[in-house]
Amino acid sequence: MPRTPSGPLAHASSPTAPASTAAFLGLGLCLFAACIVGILSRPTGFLASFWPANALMLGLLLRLPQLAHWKAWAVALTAFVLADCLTGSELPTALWLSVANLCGVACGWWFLHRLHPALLGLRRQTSTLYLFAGCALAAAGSTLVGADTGAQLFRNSWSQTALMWFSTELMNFVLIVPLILSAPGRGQAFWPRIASARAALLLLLPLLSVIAAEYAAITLGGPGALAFTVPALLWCALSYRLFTTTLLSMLVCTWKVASVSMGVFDFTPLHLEAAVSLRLGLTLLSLGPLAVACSQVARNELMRRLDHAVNHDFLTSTLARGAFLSQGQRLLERLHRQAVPSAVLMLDIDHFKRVNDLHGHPAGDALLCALAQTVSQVLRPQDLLGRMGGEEFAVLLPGVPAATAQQVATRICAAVRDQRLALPGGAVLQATVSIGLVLTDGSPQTLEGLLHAADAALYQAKAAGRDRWQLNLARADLAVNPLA
Ligand SMILES: Nc1nc2c(ncn2[C@@H]2O[C@H](COP(=O)(O)OP(=O)(O)OP(=O)(O)O)[C@@H](O)[C@H]2O)c(=O)[nH]1
Repeated sequence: MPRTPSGPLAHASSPTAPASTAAFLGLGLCLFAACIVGILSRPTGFLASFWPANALMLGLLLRLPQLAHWKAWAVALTAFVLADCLTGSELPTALWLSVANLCGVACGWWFLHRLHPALLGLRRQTSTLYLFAGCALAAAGSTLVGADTGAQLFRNSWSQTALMWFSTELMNFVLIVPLILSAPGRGQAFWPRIASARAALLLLLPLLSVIAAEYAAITLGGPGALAFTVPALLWCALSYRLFTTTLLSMLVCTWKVASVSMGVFDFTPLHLEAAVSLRLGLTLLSLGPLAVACSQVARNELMRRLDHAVNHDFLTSTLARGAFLSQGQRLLERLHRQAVPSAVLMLDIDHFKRVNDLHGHPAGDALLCALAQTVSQVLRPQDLLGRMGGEEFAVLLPGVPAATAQQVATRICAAVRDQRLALPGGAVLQATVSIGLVLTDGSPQTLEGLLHAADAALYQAKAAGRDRWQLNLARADLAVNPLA
């Protein structure tokens, strides 16, 4: 690991603006605290059995790319050396160990930071494999640079020190980096919304099964008991968020390593190679639930995209005809049960054929998108907007009295009239829209019937000169203070 920022740090000067000085200082403080935790876990005469600082730094650099700057490496080196020196290490030793640690972080960062964001964000089925490769590279990088110092310091053979160093580092990276990568961001909820006590109990079951499996493992004992929690963790991976699964995996794995060394299990590794093997085995076992959790995330994302593709118009992203009809009908039935009034609008762009003929089909498509955007800006989140075909859109306004529905129709006409669409060739499009409006008083109606009535009113609006709305006269008794 070079002392000055070069190699991987050249990539750190990424297009994203570097973080503030306060952020680098915060990073330094976090790393210093993590080093102290690691040093406290260091048995006399040997390497630390838990060293979270390297994995913490790698995770933060990957999660917050604006931290990937030479300042971060300088701050980290200072924090690592300071923590070692303040706890009794000599400066040359502290420097060598710190450089070895940062060399491992640099190797992992070099490999992982160039992955596709979805792959790195654990949203692909193969994410676990790539993450494991990056963690193994990071562990190997720091082992190669640091094992010699460890061997000299603690008077163990190079191979024994390297094995211990590698297994500890791999465990730290594999358990901590996914935790940081999957941590909920700003505005994202930590816990799922729980609708009822029964739902809460169902949600607790996978967690309870982890505790039960751990109890069975301690009771039965033996080396095989170390894998008893795997099915329960797989259940957690299928039931919980990715972050919860990574957190549980980390806790279970850390507990197992600690419980073996505390003698909770009747299985005790007799020599260093057995201890290394145990640590590597536990680390690799935790990859199973992580892989399942990543597959769940990938599957859910795919389902969301599929659902969007099926239910939304590919051009304007408004509801597709079928989705508008089914969602609208369900909404109408609910409104009917509550005896709440509502309104249906049928919109049609005026002389749209001319736009296609004069400016071409792509300009027509752009106008359709712009219109959908303009109309949705006038609507409330609970209103439904769907494209019924061609240049025809429909709107369902739930829970609005007649006067409000007429105001909305007026606002849509004005917003479309005021909208200007600049075309790539320099021309500017201005469009108008005609609207047919039908009101319901909450009595039973089918959406198809209301759309038919709105369509009839739309024809009248077109015939009356366009750029206006027309109330369906069959239901005009419901209107108050018509504004047309
Ligand atoms: N660009 C584009 N054009 C479409 C799309 N779907 C339908 N159209 C065109 O929309 C035009 C509709 O024309 P008409 O039904 O004659 O209506 P209009 O010209 O708007 O006239 P009025 O409705 O009477 O004001 C046709 O030229 C269709 O080809 C689409 O997805 N993209």
